[in-house]
Amino acid sequence: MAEPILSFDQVTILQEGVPTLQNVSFQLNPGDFAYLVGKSGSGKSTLFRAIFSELPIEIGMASVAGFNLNQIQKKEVPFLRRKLGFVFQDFQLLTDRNVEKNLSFVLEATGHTNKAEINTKIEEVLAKVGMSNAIHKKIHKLSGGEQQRISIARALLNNPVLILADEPTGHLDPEVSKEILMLFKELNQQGTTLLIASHDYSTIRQFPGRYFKCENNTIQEIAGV
Ligand SMILES: Nc1ncnc2c1ncn2[C@@H]1O[C@H](COP(=O)(O)OP(=O)(O)OP(=O)(O)O)[C@@H](O)[C@H]1O
Repeated sequence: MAEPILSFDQVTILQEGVPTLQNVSFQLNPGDFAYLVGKSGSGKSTLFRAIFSELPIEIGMASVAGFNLNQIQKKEVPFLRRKLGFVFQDFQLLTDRNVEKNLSFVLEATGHTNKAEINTKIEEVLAKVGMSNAIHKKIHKLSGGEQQRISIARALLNNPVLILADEPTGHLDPEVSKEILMLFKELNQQGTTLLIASHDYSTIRQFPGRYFKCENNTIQEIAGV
């Protein structure tokens, strides 16, 4: 069996000295398609912040993408984050720039300088999300669903070992939400591992995966939602 991409073993996460999540133990394996569900305030964002090392792990053992979160140095954190892809509810794109600029910006910020390579990479990720024709369009001219596709393309740029999506359909109507989940499934079938925080149960039920529930200050794997 391949090494897990994420492994939490009896982890407690403190925020301002108060345990927000306690005794969390779970693993994600390469190729998993996993959901994180739970009410607002149950700790989904807290878990994500721990995964990308914004919150320290002081109790229990945790590793993500080959980094030991108990011992990670501040200077290593950007390298951990480069192995992760992030997708947000509100897309977090540069709305007054075009698609190409939104994507080249990320590659340039992570040390890519070869223009031909940058272009190839951009074409590749846009093809994956079905948005090749939008390369020169300004973000604010795109629909919500199209903007979310661009944000997924951005998340794919550095070939992440894990995509973390935080309420990715929160601002989308049911039909478009379904299309976004369908895209996630396709990417998963091509080998991408995903952890999707969502309370959009009617959509996620149509695209089954593993389910982890945040409840009572901890996280448990459940059979379905
Ligand atoms: N900076 C902080 N300091 C102390 N407690 C915090 C902090 N941020 C969040 N919390 C608490 O941690 C708990 C979990 O919050 P979290 O934001 O992780 O929930 P969530 O499931 O992501 O909710 P939502 O879906 O509304 O974002 C809440 O009780 C919240 O009040």
